Amino acid sequence: MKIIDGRSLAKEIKSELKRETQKFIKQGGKTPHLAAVLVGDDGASQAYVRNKIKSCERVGFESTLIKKKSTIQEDELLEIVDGLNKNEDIDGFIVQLPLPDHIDESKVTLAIDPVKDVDGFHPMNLGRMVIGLPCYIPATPLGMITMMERYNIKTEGKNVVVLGRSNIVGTPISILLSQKTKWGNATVTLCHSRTKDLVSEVQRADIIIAAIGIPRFVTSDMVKEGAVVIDVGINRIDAPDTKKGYKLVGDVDFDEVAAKASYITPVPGGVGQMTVTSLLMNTLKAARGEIYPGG
Ligand SMILES: Nc1nc(=O)c2c([nH]1)NC[C@@H]1CN(c3ccc(C(=O)N[C@@H](CCC(=O)O)C(=O)O)cc3)C=[N+]21
Repeated sequence: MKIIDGRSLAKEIKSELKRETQKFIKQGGKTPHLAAVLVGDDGASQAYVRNKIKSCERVGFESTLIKKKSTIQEDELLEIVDGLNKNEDIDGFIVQLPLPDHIDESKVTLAIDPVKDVDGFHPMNLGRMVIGLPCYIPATPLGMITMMERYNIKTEGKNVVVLGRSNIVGTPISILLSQKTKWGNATVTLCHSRTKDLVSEVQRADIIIAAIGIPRFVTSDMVKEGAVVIDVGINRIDAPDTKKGYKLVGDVDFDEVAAKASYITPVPGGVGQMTVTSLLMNTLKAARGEIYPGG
């Protein structure tokens, strides 16, 4: 069994990005600039956004954090989005999800200029992804693909089982892995709450992608000997004996599944780290005008 070390891979990719960024600036390019909008004071969202901003500094990007109270009205948030769309100094931006209940997330997502949508959540980018046009690939799926590429994990002809059908993880990763590309050509089964015999679906998998948001859902009896296990879940569970009072666990019962898997990603230090580097990759692409030349 091999642990996929997201932290060291992320470090490696960040130093590559730093070099590429310096080269781009030397050639007369502008310093890439990412903005993040954070609404409310959810602890997990704050931690993720903090990681994103800190990582920008590491690779030599500019970053702007816009923090708003959870009582912000939808129209005020839409005005912020509009301002970022028009701000020529900002190459890309994200509005951290989830948003408070009184704000329509899809309305906000649709308001983001696809050219600056480094999250890849806008239907323009998702649609372009589906038909194989240049686009921003959502950060978490891009992170998983990068991870598998760098660890030389082949997907061609493999049975992949994805658990969870969210717009930002399960659905896009299942499309990407089925495509006729160097990271695709897999046979993908997308499982969800209405799947009939989920356990036997997972048991057939050469590659398992767990993205359902249920702590330690995938247990060793569900895993075929030698399977590759990618854990997207980040769940905070109570741990009164720790300083923070909680600990992070994935959607996979790591200790028991690790014994059966050929490769497994830890939580933390796995996919989450790669999500951040993918966002930086997309931001550099935005600054270079690689996806939408001439924007
Ligand atoms: N508009 C938008 N874009 C996103 O990309 C987005 C989002 N909303 N909402 C929530 C999810 C989740 N997400 C993560 C980012 C970093 C870590 C990360 O850095 N994880 C660390 C641990 C973080 C910790 O200590 O809490 C790790 O796994 O090692 C995790 C998860 C981005 N998301």
